Amino acid sequence: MHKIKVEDKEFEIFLENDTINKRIRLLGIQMNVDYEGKCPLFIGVLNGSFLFMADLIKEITVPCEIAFMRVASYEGQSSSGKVKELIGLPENIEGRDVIIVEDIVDTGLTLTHILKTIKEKKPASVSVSTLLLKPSALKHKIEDLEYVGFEIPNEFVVGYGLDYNGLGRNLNDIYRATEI
Ligand SMILES: O=P(O)(O)OC[C@H]1O[C@H](OP(=O)(O)OP(=O)(O)O)[C@H](O)[C@@H]1O
Ligand code: HPA
Repeated sequence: MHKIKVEDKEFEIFLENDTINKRIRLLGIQMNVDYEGKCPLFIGVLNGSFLFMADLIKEITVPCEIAFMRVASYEGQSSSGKVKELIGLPENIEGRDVIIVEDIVDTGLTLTHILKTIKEKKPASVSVSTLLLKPSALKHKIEDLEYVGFEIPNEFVVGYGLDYNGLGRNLNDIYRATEI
């Protein structure tokens, strides 16, 4: 088993880049069908979503726009329970078909906050695309989760944009912690 160390923690290979990219291609096809004749606004949630957004957007063939926002709730491996908005929403949301792009939905706290602030700006529609979803970790009920790359167990993961204490975002594949 391919193992790596990020800071003080050991991780093992979980999802290889090829597997990730194949799944992203399928998500793109699904979005191209669903948004035919529209011009969706993709809003990436920084920092974690930057690689997913880059690979996903290359699969999109309908006209589209991209923006980013930045919130933070994690310290090390656990959610602080509070969402800090560090870069706010783009201005031009009213009447748009918005697709939120996340790397992971874990407790659902971050997304609940983002969905609330986006809906206040009266978009025509909102859907969510997340590369990873931990169904058994969800503490907030989330609707609008249309495009899920992989449902994964409640284990800490790193790589492909996801970090552990700021490290590991540059890894090409996704790894899971070998111990709690
Ligand atoms: O469902 P939740 O429990 O809220 O967790 C999901 C959020 O946690 C991570 O962000 P983080 O706050 O670590 O910021 P980052 O994207 O800069 O790593 C991730 O990118 C999601 O936005
Ligand atoms: O499992 C995770 N890994 C990295 N960042 C995260 N943010 C929420 N859950 C995770």
